[in-house]
Amino acid sequence: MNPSRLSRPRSQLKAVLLEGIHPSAVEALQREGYTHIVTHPKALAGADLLDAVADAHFLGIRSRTQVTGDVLRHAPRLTALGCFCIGTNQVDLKTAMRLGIPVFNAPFSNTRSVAELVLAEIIMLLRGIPEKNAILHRGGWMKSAADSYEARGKTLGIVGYGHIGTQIGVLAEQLGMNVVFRDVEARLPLGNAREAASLDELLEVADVVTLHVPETPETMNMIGAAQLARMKRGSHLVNASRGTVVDIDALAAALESRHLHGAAIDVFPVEPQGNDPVFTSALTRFDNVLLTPHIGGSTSEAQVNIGKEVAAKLIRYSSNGSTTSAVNFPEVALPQHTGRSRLLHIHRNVPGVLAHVNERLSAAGINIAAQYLSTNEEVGYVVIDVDQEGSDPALAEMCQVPDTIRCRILY
Ligand SMILES: NC(=O)C1=CN([C@@H]2O[C@H](COP(=O)(O)OP(=O)(O)OC[C@H]3O[C@@H](n4cnc5c(N)ncnc54)[C@H](O)[C@@H]3O)[C@@H](O)[C@H]2O)C=CC1
Ligand SMILES: O=C(O)C(=O)COP(=O)(O)O
Repeated sequence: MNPSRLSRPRSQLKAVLLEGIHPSAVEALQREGYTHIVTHPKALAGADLLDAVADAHFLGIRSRTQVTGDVLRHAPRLTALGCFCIGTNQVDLKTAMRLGIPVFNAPFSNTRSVAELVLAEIIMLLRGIPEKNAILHRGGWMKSAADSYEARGKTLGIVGYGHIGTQIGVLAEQLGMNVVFRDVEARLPLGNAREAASLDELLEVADVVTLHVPETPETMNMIGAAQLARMKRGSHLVNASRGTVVDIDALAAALESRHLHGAAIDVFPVEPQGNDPVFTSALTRFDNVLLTPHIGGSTSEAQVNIGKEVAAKLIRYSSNGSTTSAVNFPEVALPQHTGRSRLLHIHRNVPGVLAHVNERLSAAGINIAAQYLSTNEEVGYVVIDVDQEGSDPALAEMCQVPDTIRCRILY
């Protein structure tokens, strides 16, 4: 590896920000001297994405850009990847780790936005507003109290009781709803919320079921025909998590038979990408389904904060080496290195690498002022502070160590 490829002054490091990431990210990067920034309003895919990452040191995406192993292997200079959102399922995190690329996200900044949208949808669905609205747009006048209910006293079932699910539970209780939840982890019930004994029990008691789980192999189609059949007749389903969590054809069948009285769906198994904006779904034919184009987290407040938060994480890693809150990487929180040079060494976690690094530096007469190490089962991350005059020879030595994935010097 040629170490100089990864060791550049900030102004020469290129950041590529896709999917209309908020300008707050650009401002934060520029303030810290990262002035070489290319932005794009949409997601990229295929050859366009490969072109965009070919010489990028930082890549910023939201939920749409699919960063596969192949894309990562086409990005030899990529130093860190920022997901300016919560979900990281669109990234091949393991390959990124193996290539020495930490991935950061914004785990909290848009959660309130999703919670507010879902709360509004629960009220709209219980009143049958989507259908009444659609009929009125066509000149009809559906003034009726049939199948129209207050939220007060109804039961909300929350599947995935994490940052979003818990906030929805608290807000729903303010409306007088009873809250039951289900999670794979033990979670502290907030307010009067109650943990259901099983997903089946939750589905059987809830008037509205709302999903807030991540996309994982376990959550794939977790709401299919069998689960929909368990839901109460006349109940509603809300999904603002990931499109793969619900079997859309099964949902369409449950709506067709009027077993479910409505649904609000923000995320879809296939969402239009980049230059392919045509949306099709088996759900578009139902007046009683609220469809939104994956905008659960799309508020000004959330996007400003996400821009700042993820940019700060990229800057911190690039300028200081800290990997705190990386989702795929050994975490190290580092102090400032004023007056010293800091070297980063990412390696495969096999026995003897650290000893080898230290032996080489010692043999070259380079004094180590401070050293920090964190590992996971596959990758080790060593950060070494040396006196400034020793930095170039130290980098050259470290890059020779077998099982090195990346090494670079911070400016
Ligand atoms: N529609 C939109 O614009 C947005 C969608 N999201 C989606 O919402 C998801 C949830 O977000 P947060 O609440 O912030 O995440 P979180 O990580 O705080 O909570 C997720 C919860 O789901 C639980 N869980 C995981 N697998 C489960 C399973 N098989 N069964 C039951 N529970 C399970 C976890 O233990 C955790 O408590 C994100 O992963 C993302 O995919 C997030 C933000 C915006
Ligand atoms: O934060 C998330 O996981 C989301 O789904 C929001 O995605 P977006 O930034 O709106 O593409």
